[in-house]
Amino acid sequence: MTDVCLRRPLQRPSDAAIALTGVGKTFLPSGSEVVALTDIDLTVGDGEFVAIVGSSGCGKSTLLRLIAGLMPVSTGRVEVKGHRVSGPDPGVGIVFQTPVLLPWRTVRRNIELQLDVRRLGRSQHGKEVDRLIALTGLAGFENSMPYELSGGMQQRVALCRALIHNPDLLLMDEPFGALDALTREQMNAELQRIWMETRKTVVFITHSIMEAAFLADRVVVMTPRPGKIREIVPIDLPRPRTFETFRNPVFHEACDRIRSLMSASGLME
Ligand SMILES: Nc1ncnc2c1ncn2[C@@H]1O[C@H](COP(=O)(O)OP(=O)(O)OP(=O)(O)O)[C@@H](O)[C@H]1O
Repeated sequence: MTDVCLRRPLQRPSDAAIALTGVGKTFLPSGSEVVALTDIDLTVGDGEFVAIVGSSGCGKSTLLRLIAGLMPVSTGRVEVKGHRVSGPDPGVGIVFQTPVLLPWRTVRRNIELQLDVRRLGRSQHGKEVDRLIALTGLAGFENSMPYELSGGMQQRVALCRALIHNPDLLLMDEPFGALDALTREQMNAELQRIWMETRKTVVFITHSIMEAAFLADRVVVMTPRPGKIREIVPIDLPRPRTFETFRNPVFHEACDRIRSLMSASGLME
């Protein structure tokens, strides 16, 4: 395979795909304050793949929801493509931890749900549905019902559904956490292939240090709650990353750095 280096210079906040400035989020469940995030400054370049790691409850999902416009910030500012986020943006695709498919719809109709919700014609996008189904290895299962699919296949359907409207930005919240190790590796390889083909901006949450280092251009390590950015680790490895990557000393150094940052934060006792 050819080594294609996709390293790019970091962009200024003004021309970044995502720019978070002084972002904080505080919840008030039953009157008591929970500070989930504080002082988050982060820019993500156009077409960049950024992974976020941190302990359970440090605010990763909250951060993703703020970027997606699914909830308002308590402090600071979130911008996507130079526009302040004030609600859900049609140019964003989201994949959650569980695939959340409609059990009465076939694979194809679950993917088309995104088109229905956005009032985009199914017939105009038929070829794109076919292309994504082929790209994610679901060919032959178009008419299967969700209960007939494995967990990995269901997550592939969710990935197709997040991509069908061709979003510029893909937000993924621990999408492969429930999969077995082998399926997870396959999904990582597929995601990398899709990303290299489409060059979407991706923000990817994971609990796996190796998954983060394998997929991302940069890995954001967060502190325990209230979540702050502890350090951003650049992953200076060529693409496509393959099984050989796991033997690369640069990969091991990056994983060690992320691990030591997490240990120093008391995340890995
Ligand atoms: N809607 C909400 N109402 C009240 N508190 C919330 C809400 N959403 C999140 N929290 C709190 O904010 C903190 C961060 O939660 P969040 O789900 O973002 O963490 P996380 O890092 O994604 O965790 P995990 O890795 O376990 O998924 C937690 O203490 C959680 O209880």
